[in-house]
Amino acid sequence: MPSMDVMPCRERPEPQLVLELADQLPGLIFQLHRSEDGHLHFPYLIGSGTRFLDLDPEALAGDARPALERIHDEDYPRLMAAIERSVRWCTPIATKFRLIIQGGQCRWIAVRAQPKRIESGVLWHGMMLDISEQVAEEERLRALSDTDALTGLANRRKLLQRLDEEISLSNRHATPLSLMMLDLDHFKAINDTWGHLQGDEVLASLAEHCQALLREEDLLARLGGEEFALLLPLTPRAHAERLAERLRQHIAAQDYGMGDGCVTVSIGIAEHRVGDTRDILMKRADDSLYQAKHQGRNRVVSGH
Ligand SMILES: Nc1nc2c(ncn2[C@@H]2O[C@H](COP(=O)(O)OP(=O)(O)OP(=O)(O)O)[C@@H](O)[C@H]2O)c(=O)[nH]1
Repeated sequence: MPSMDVMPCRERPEPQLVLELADQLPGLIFQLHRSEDGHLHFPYLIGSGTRFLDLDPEALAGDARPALERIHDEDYPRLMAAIERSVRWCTPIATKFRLIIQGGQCRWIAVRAQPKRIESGVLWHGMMLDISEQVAEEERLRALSDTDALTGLANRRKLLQRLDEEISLSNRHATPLSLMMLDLDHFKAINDTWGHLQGDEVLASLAEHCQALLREEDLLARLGGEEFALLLPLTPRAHAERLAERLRQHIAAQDYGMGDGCVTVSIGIAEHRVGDTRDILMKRADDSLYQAKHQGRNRVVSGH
């Protein structure tokens, strides 16, 4: 006869109220037991989550594996590490993971559980909540805060963040990295002649045209106004120069509703040098752009 602590729910005379309350939870409450040999099982598991997450309390009372096997591969090691930490330091488990449900869909689950040492091992009392809707909303907001509303490109914030990551990779692995600054030529005149709305359309279609020539890992961002930046991981300067020339010609060849050649860009290029900070790399690309403007616009200048 197991102690009352780890007695399966079906053998417990729970008050009706507890069962009704648990049934209103968008998740479940549980006990998780880990014996000294590491075997995990859920002696107690109730709540509406057992139904919509398709968890069978009877089977899981003897063995947690049918549930653990449905945890997303990317989250499994983190969850197991959280359990191990909790065993070792007697600290609560507080993490989230994806559980695969019928049809291969994933649900995000937040778990909080307090451990207690008992004679037969460790026993957690805890709760799991389905937080899929909150996670989707957070992702939507994150995407919004990284995106330029007019063009749908990454914004300056996103570019700076990726630049830091790519510079760190380039420094660590000595891999090439190039940065381009692109600025529309005489854009004020386009706005003045054709109107601000037409100007907006130029910016949006230019973004679309450029994007079509890029690789997935390249990051094109709108820095503001008529200025764009293009981050090119694993790209040495010579390749960036060829791409810049292709972009320049492609942009000048489009019509934009104003006739060919009305919209041109000047492009400055800098290749990352080991030890360059983000600001230095941006400054070097900006200097090249300045020279491209100074030398007459509609051209590419690559810094050495
Ligand atoms: N339509 C539109 N215009 C913008 C936007 N942001 C900035 N601008 C305009 O872009 C123009 C930039 O003008 P300038 O900085 O003088 O540069 P430019 O006329 O392109 O000249 P150069 O860069 O020297 O070739 C200004 O008229 C701004 O009002 C935008 O979101 N939409």
